[in-house]
Parts: sequence; C-alpha cells; structure tokens
Amino acid sequence: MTNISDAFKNKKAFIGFTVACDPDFEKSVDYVKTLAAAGTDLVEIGVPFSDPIADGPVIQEAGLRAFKSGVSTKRVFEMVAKIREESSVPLVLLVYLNNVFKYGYAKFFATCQDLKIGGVIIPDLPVEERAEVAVFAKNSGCSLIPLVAPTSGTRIKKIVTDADGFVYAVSSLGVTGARNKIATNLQKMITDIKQFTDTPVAVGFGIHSPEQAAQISQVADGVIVGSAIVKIIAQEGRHADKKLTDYVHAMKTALT
Ligand SMILES: O=P(O)(O)OC[C@@H](O)[C@@H](O)c1c[nH]c2ccccc12
Repeated sequence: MTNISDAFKNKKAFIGFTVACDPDFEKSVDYVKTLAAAGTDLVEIGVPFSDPIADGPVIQEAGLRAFKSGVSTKRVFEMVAKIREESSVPLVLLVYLNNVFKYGYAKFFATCQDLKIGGVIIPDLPVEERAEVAVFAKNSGCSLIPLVAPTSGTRIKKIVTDADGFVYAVSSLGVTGARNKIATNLQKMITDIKQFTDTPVAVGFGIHSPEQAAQISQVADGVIVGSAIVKIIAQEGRHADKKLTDYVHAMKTALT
C-alpha cells in the first residue's frame, strides 16, 4: 500500500507539479520539500522527455532547463532519494512511456517501490496497452494513475475500473497550461467517473487561481496545478521558495 490515500483523507487534495531538475538538481529537491512543507498534499514530479506531446510551452521550457542541468530518469530517482531523506510526502511521477521502457519496466517499478513513490502517470499509455505495464506496477504496490479526458466518453468505464491511487480528470482538450475558462462540464465528467470507481478524482489542466480551485473542489476530490507552479520557478530561478510557499498557502486556503 502507498500513501497516496493520505493526500485525500478528510480534505480536498492540493496536488502540485514540478519538473525534475528545474532549474537544477539541488534546487529542484528543495522545491519539492518547500511545496510539501507549505501544505501540498501530493507532489507530482515530471520526468522530462524529448517529445512531450501533452506538455504546453511553460512545461516544455522547464524540460529544456532540466536537460541543460543534466536530467535523466536515473537522476530523477536520485532526487527522490534525497527528498526521502527528509520527507514522506506522497509522490507520483509523471513520465512518458519511452522513459519507463528504456529504464526497464521491472527496474523502474522496483525503484519506485524502494523510494515509496506511490504512483505513476504515463500520459501516452493508451488503456489498450496498459496491461503490459500494469503487472509491474501492481507487483511493486505502485498505482498506475489513469487519465480521463473530456473526449473519453464511453471508454471511461474501461479506463477507471480497477483504478487505485486517484483518477486524473483532464479538464480541457489540448496541452497543459493555465486557462482562464474551463469549458468542460466537470460535474458531469466526475459523476460519470464515479459510477465505476470509488477512487478519488482530481482535476488538472488549466487551474491556477484560488477561485478556480474553490469552485472545482465543489465537485472534485482534489485539484492539480502544474504550469502556474512551474512559471513561478521560471521567473524566480533559484529563489522561488517564498513565492511557492505563498502560492500553496493561497490555494490551500481556497480548498478548505
Ligand atoms: O500545467 P497545468 O495546466 O496546471 O496542468 C497540470 C499538468 O501540468 C501536469 O499534471 C502535467 C505535466 N505534464 C503532463 C502531461 C500530461 C498530463 C498531465 C501533465
């Protein structure tokens, strides 16, 4: 069992995303710890990839900074080992399939287990090909977090049946990044998902303001914020700790 469920226990979860090794290895370790200390219930760490089809410009640029500072899947695991010296915050990795494949499925998930990484999100893993990865995830007690998109429709049942950890409800079509308006009927989407699973549902894509977080948490079990956090790091470089802390406090306040 992992500790992902702690993030949703008796509260709406605030899930924060950061790109591993942005702006560099050490500061990225600090930022995960800072996000956790400020009250982030679960931290999603992005493993940079050369062809990140679902990443918007803000996250793509963070990936480039991370590559410059020498990121690799192995380095990401070294980062998590450092974080784990001080923090037991629930963690999930956002990783494209090629990186998992290259590392080796068995070795990848065994390392996740060692480092108490509770879940993995693989945005380019179609549900039809899930099984070949799912066995390894299951053996290591790591949740394979499913993504439901506004276009999932009748496939929702297949996508979320047997889900554990949480379900990632993608609020909008397109790539990651702050949006001022979310056009999807989230209430309906979440009701559809909950017909088939008791696993908590968190909404991500385009969320940045406390107002949005407050509104979405009326219907969801948690919110996921990526680009707004990565943007603070882009602007502040190695000095983002205070701004990150203030931002998390504002979002947490909106969720309670
Ligand atoms: O950046 P946003 O719009 O706040 O959305 C979260 C998102 O960044 C994070 O979960 C994520 C980063 N890369 C992804 C690829 C696919 C799905 C999700 C992601």
